[in-house]
Amino acid sequence: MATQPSNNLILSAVAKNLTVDFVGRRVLHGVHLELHPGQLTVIIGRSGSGKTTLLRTFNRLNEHYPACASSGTLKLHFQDGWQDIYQDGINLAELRQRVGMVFQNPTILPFSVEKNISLLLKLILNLPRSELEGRVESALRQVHLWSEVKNRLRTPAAVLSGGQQQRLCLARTLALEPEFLLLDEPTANLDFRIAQKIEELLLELKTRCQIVAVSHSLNQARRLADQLLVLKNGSLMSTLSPAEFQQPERWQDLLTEMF
Ligand SMILES: Nc1ncnc2c1ncn2[C@@H]1O[C@H](COP(=O)(O)OP(=O)(O)OP(=O)(O)O)[C@@H](O)[C@H]1O
Repeated sequence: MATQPSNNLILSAVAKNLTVDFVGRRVLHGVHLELHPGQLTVIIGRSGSGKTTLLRTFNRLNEHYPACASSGTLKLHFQDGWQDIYQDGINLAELRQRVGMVFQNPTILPFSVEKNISLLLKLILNLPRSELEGRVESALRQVHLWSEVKNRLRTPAAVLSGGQQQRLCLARTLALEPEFLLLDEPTANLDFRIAQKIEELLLELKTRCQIVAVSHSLNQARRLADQLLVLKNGSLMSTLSPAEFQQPERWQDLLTEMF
């Protein structure tokens, strides 16, 4: 799946002129951006500004919707080299395994807690039965869910609470060991204590996979981001480093511009 490696080794993703239309209406306007290895990027902006749409460009999920048209280029640096993910002939199933996504609303499968994770490990990674149990436990421990579900692994996942389902979805994605991780409001359904633990997990994970997260919490964005992308009406208004967005006056300007 890899193309020729780029000379630019300090980047892990480069987007040029990314544009997305839904039913003839432009919702993302020519976005240019760069991601850097080991840096967690957070996208912020008003509701409807195009945050989720931008996130979905990284695994070409917008095209899943009817009457969606995307253009521009997006090159991602995978372990085996650079890949222009909008070129023809890309294997989308493989792309979406390497670029994992956790959605704003939990998308559990109609199976048990355990099978929500093990099924994909079997189907996608072709893991033998002997490895499944350990992988399931490890993924559930990472997201601090193991102690809550270890005695009901065979229970339908649908009976878990919203916050537990959210962590199960994250565990399922992490179990597949993605190289890029897209998170849409990763802590929206979680109580403060668990949200804090998930934030700690993300800070640890960012050295192992490239994370891009959407957040509605400006405080969370300030805590997590190594790079902040500010969207307004589908355009990338600012790309800020911590040195910029941690300054109180710059932050105030930003809030005024955004809202
Ligand atoms: N599948 C789709 N079909 C048609 N329009 C869509 C689709 N997905 C998004 N849009 C439109 O694109 C625009 C941006 O939506 P998007 O979900 O990316 O915004 P957002 O910033 O993530 O919003 P929120 O913060 O409310 O989740 C909206 O006007 C939305 O109605």
